[in-house]
Amino acid sequence: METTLQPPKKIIIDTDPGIDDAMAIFVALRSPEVEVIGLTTIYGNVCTTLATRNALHLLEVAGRTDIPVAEGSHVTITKGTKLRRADFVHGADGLGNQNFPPPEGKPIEQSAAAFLVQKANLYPGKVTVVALGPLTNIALAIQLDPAFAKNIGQIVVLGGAFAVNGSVNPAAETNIFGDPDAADIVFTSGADVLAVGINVTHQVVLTDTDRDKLAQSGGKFAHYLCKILDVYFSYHHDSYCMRGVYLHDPTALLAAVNPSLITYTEGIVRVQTIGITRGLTLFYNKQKRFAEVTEWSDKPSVKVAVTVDAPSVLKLVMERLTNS
Ligand SMILES: O=c1[nH]cnc2c1ncn2[C@@H]1O[C@H](CO)[C@@H](O)[C@H]1O
Repeated sequence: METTLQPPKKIIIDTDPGIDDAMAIFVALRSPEVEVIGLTTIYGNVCTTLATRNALHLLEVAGRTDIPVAEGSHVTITKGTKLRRADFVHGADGLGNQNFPPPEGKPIEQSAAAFLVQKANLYPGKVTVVALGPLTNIALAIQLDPAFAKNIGQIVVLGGAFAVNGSVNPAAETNIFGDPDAADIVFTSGADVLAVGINVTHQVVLTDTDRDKLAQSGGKFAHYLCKILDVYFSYHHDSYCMRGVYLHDPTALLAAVNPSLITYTEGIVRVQTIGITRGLTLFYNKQKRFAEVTEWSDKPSVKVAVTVDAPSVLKLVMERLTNS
């Protein structure tokens, strides 16, 4: 990756750790191009309380307890409490059923949404949010501060299934399905949004051979991740018949670190919030001018990732985790 003389990009990772979240957080902490100024937590792979616990735990493993953790919402933007968990993907504890001891640290008093608003105001245009779970906290920040969408530098969303099947069901990708109303608020907010969907992240696979290399590397993060990766490998084997795992979260993180790893197109994204296609992300490429006003008319455009340099992403993940 090119070295630049610019100061590192400030990023906040909104996360539901999560095995691939743990990978993304570790890669971020080993990326000189970015400075992680906080983690905010959200339900998704686990409940929000467990996500906070895991975020604090991962920072303790990394020796980075200087980074604040702000706890996010326990309910969806419409106050929904029937949240879908994914213990079959990440283990009941979210980190491969390893029964790690509880963290010593505590989250800060501020809520995730308040933290996001404060940092966006403090460094206008300079903060990138990498959103790795359902988008409730980001939507709450938009509602809390009408200037948030303009003040935040970029929101990189790991989510959506653009012109491919979903991961929860044929229509919906997991994170968008987690809070479709929040996702629609974020996509139509006018912020600089880059969506990295599973149409892209499914191209980036860590194989069992790569896992063996991580195990043999002696890197601290690599060693930790090899302990928790088993559950994630089993899930991919059972669900997709593959001997490898998709690197969803690390791919989105690296797209934020180095945008030249992906290509994207621009258009308007709306999210279906009801019915059997709840959580569907529908991209309008603006090629046709419709005769009638539609639900996409006059909405701001967002960026949607189309291709990824998968070998480079995998190489960076491996390098940064083995040199840790
Ligand atoms: O089948 C699934 N159910 C729940 N979560 C999943 C599933 N497959 C992947 N992920 C998780 O959802 C995010 C990307 O869509 C990733 O965080 C991934 O670990």
